[in-house]
Amino acid sequence: MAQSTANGDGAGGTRGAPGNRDRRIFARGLRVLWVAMRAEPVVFLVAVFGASLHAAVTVASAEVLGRVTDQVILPAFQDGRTTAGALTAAAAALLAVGVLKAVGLGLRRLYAGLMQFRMQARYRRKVARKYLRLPLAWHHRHPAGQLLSNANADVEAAWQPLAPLPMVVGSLFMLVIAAVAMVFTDPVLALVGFVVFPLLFAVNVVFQRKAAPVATRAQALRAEVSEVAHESFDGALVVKTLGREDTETERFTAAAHRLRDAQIRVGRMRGLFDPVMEALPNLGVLGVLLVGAWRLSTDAIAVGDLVQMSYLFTLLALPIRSFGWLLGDMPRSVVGWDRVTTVLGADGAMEHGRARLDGGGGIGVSVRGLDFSYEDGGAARDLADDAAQAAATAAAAASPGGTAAADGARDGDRDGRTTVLHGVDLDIAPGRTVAVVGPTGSGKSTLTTLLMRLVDPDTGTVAYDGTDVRDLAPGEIPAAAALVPQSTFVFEDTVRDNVALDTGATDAEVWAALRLARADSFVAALPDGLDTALGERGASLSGGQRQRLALARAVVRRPRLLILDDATSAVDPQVEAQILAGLRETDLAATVVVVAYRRATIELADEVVYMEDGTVADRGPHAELLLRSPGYERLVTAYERAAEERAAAERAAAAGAPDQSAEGGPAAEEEALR
Ligand SMILES: Nc1ncnc2c1ncn2[C@@H]1O[C@H](COP(=O)(O)OP(=O)(O)OP(=O)(O)O)[C@@H](O)[C@H]1O
Repeated sequence: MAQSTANGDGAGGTRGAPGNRDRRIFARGLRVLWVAMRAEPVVFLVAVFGASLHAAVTVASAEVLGRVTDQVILPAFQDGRTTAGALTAAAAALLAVGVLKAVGLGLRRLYAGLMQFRMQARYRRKVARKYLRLPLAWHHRHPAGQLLSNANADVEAAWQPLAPLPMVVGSLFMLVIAAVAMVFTDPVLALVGFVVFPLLFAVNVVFQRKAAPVATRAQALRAEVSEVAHESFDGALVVKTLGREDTETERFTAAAHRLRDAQIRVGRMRGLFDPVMEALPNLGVLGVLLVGAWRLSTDAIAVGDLVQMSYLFTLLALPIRSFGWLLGDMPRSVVGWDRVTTVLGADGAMEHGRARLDGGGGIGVSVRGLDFSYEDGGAARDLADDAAQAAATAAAAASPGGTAAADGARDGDRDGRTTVLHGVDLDIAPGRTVAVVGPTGSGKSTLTTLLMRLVDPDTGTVAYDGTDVRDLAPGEIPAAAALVPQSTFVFEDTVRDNVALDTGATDAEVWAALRLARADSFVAALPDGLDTALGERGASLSGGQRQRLALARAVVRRPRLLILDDATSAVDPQVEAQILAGLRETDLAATVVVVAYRRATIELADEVVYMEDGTVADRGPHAELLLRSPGYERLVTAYERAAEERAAAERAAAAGAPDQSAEGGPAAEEEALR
């Protein structure tokens, strides 16, 4: 179920007094910013130059306005005289100030954005590259939602402070020159500034401290809402079939209400804070005017000085707020950065050797003393699998002994891990076709991932042609072996690219693979043949068509070892048998390991490996196992009965009789067995 990613929940677990904690976060936030400054020094310096130019010209604009008041406007009012030269000079000065301010602002905004988005892109690439390098065992421990949030929300949060950073640097510069300008203009009026600006700053800090946790919570809740929505849409089939529409709607409503309340709290705080921040500089201006009027009456300052000072007050309010933006972004940035660096620093990448696989034809596989355990509380399962799991669980609960079978391979907890394969030994001669058969949860899929070296065993070895797979050079296994998993994935691309991927296979080779996978006729019937674009996850195809496409994708690589993990379950039994028979007849001569559930498929194999509770309970030709292994006999007979019942139900449905399968009879029984 959806879990709140709580993106950047405040201090991210930092303990201690609030003051210390804030200082620590600030120091760590600065270190994160330093990483970006080192990575993009030129872009950062241009942004800071723009910000400083804007800052200097802003202060200068107040000076220019003061002088224009004294030298052009006042004489015009007092004596009614003004010269064209003075007016032109005033206009030119104001124009120059305006243009320079615009240039500074443009440079600052452009380059701050450039820095922020470049850093985001760089770290998204790094994280995505790392994901692809990390082994499946690591992915088992990290749910997809978390990976998405690391690559997206966390990267964005980490670099969020880069947006206000140049402005903050420019504002610091502006404050210093403004303070100097004020003191030089009139030290007494400057005192008003020294009261008002620190006050503005303090209000800002107080607001950020109070608002940051509320805003962070709203951010986490936003992630929660999208996760709940994503889960409901993705699991639409489960939601509808189990009649969970109302429950899901309630779950979504509750999350949406939590988000609404958090947003309202943020809004309320802003509602209080914004007027205060608006009012303070204006009160400052009022103070300046009051004190200034007195200073004017004593001839201590000129009218221009007063105009300059009050203008400075209104100008400085916004830059001071930029400190608040930076401080407000820092806690989230630190948390985002921690999460991103945790991914980047994750180890567990598989070690490889240098050995190569020579020769052609099928690979001989030998497995010795294989033990494998999963970490408890591993990754959230794929929703498609969950759908099957939910149906199977419901059916298993209804069938005596079903639950026991489902938990077959599990071996109580051991150091937070559950052993699912124990001492598996297996020899598969080159070019042989072996069917792996066993009750649900007996470890068949796990075995296939070990055969492909998607994970490494706790103990024991898997060897290809006598070479331990851990000694093989990187890329050797994908070049020699192909796995077609239970749930197929279709890219949002053309049929050709979905099959060929990056193999550079010619159209003729793609067609040959499609023929072997019995996918050629449906592809030929598609509007644009190989060029037909397939929708997201191949939504425009049926389950069986998707599976055949995935099979063609494996076959086009001409693997020497082909592993099919229930890869043709959605394909018609006759077609499945044709595919397997075809695979045996081609010049591929591949070794084929097929996790099978149908008797017709099992019978096509040279040999059957029967698994129970994570071990190889028996192995041999199908006919022999039927005679000597009661568990095997029961399972295969049950498969057969379920298949027959389903065929009968289909025939009845075709003849217009009521659909029994709707009651969950044969279909549910088959699910229970699987
Ligand atoms: N990623 C995982 N994390 C934790 N446990 C897992 C994981 N994948 C599988 N398991 C557990 O390992 C055991 C063996 O699962 P596996 O999928 O290998 O069985 P199977 O024989 O292929 O089952 P099925 O026929 O239902 O596909 C099961 O108890 C399962 O719950």
